[in-house]
Amino acid sequence: MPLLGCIADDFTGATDLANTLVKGGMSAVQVIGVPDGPLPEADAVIVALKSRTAPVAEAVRDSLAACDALLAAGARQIFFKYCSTFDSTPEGNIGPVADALVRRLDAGFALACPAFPTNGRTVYQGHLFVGAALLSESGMENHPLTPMRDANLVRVLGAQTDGAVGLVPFATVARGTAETRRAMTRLKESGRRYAIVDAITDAHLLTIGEAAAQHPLITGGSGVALGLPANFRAAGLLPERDAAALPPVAGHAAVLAGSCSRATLGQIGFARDHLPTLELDVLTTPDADALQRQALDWMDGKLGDMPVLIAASAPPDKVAALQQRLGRDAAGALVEETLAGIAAALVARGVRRLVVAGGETSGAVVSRLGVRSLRIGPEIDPGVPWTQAELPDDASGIHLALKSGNFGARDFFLKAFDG
Ligand SMILES: Nc1ncnc2c1ncn2[C@@H]1O[C@H](COP(=O)(O)OP(=O)(O)O)[C@@H](O)[C@H]1O
Ligand SMILES: O=C(O)[C@@H](O)C(=O)COP(=O)(O)O
Repeated sequence: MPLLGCIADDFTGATDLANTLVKGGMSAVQVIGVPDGPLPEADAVIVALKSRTAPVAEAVRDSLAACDALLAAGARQIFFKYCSTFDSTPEGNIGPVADALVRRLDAGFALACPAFPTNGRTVYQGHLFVGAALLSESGMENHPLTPMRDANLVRVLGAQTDGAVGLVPFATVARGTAETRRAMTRLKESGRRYAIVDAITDAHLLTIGEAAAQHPLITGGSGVALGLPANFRAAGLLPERDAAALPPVAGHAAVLAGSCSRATLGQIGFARDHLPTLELDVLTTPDADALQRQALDWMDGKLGDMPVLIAASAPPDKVAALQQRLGRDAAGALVEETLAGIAAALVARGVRRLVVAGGETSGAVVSRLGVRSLRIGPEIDPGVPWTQAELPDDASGIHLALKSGNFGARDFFLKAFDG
C-alpha cells in the first residue's frame, strides 16, 4: 500500500520527484499513464501523465482517475507534481487540475511551491527565480509550448483558478514549522484555496514539508517533497531503506534531445565535440518520415562503443519559424513523433541505455516504446536518475534517463555514461 500517491504532469517531472523520494529513503515506482490494474508495491507510487500541455478537460480527467487509483490503493497523502518553472498557460493546467484534486479530496486548501534550490529555482515574495533571473527573463519566456512571461506566481496561479490565492512569505517560513502551519491554516480559514509558499533553501522546504504533514493534498515541484519521507518515518510508517541499485544492461548507448531549453542547447553544444552527433534540421525538412529516414541512414555504422547523440533541438528563432509555419502544437507533435520513431529504431538496433532530453519528448518516447513502469536507480545530476524500464517484448529491459530540458550540467550527455 503506498504511503504517498503522486500525480506528475509529465514524465521527466515524475522521475525527478521519484528521485527525491528515493534519496529520502522511500521506495518509489513510476507508473506510466492512468493505472489500469493493481499498483506496484512501493512506499511512493508516482503516476506519470502527459497532462502538462493536454487539453484542460483531458488533464483533469486523467489526474482524477490517477487520484482515484492511488486512493483506492490506500495512499495516505496525494502529491500533485508540476514543473519547478511552473510550466503552464493561462488556461492551465496547474490551476484546473489542482482545483479538481482539492475538490475530490475535500481538502479545501493546498499549498503550491515549485522551489528547487539545488537547481536554482527559488520563490521569494511569490516570485519565481531561475538562478539570478526572474522566471520571465530566464529563457522560459521562449518555451515552445508553455512560455512563462510572468514570474509572480500568485498572479499566474490566480489566472488559472476561480479560487483565491494567498502567499506565505519567506519571513514566515524562516520562523519554522509551527508558524508556517499556522499561516497556511489562517489562509484556508480566510477563504484562500491556495497559498504560494516562499522557499529559498532546502531548509525552508523541509519546514514546509513538515508543516504540511496532515494536508490531504500537496502541490509543487520535487523540492517540496524533500520533507515528506521524514513525516512518514516520524509516524512509524517507513522502515530504514537503501536507495535501489539497478541491474546492469549490455548494449549500445544513445541520447535523444527534443528540448529547446538553454540548458539542453548548451549540453548539445558541449557533446557535439565528443560524441557522434546528428542535428536534425526540422525547419528545412518538416516531415517526420523524412527526418526518421535521415536518422536511420546516419545511425548505421555509428552505433558502437561510444554513445551517439541525435537532436532536433533548435534556438528560439528557429522554433518560432517552425511554429509560424505549422502552428505551435503541430510543430511540437511533429518533432515528438519524429524522435519517438527514432527511439524505437535505436532500441531495435540494440541501444539499451538511452537518455531523453525534454519532458514532452520523454513522454512521446516512453509511450512509443510501450514502457509501463520505471524503477528508480542512481542519480546522474540533481533531479535526473537512471531508471530501469521493462519493454513489452524484453523483460531484461533498458536503462532510461528522462532529463528535464532545464536540468543537468553542461557535460550531462557524457557524464550519464561514466562508470
Ligand atoms: N526544432 C524544433 N522546432 C520546434 N519545436 C521543437 C523543435 N525541437 C523540439 N521541439 C518541440 O519543443 C518541445 C520541447 O518540450 P519538452 O520536450 O517538454 O522540453 P523541455 O523539457 O525543455 O520542456 C517539444 O514539443 C518538442 O517536440
Ligand atoms: O520540476 C522540474 O523542473 C522537472 O521535474 C520537470 O517537471 C521537468 O519538465 P521539463 O522541463 O518539461 O522536462
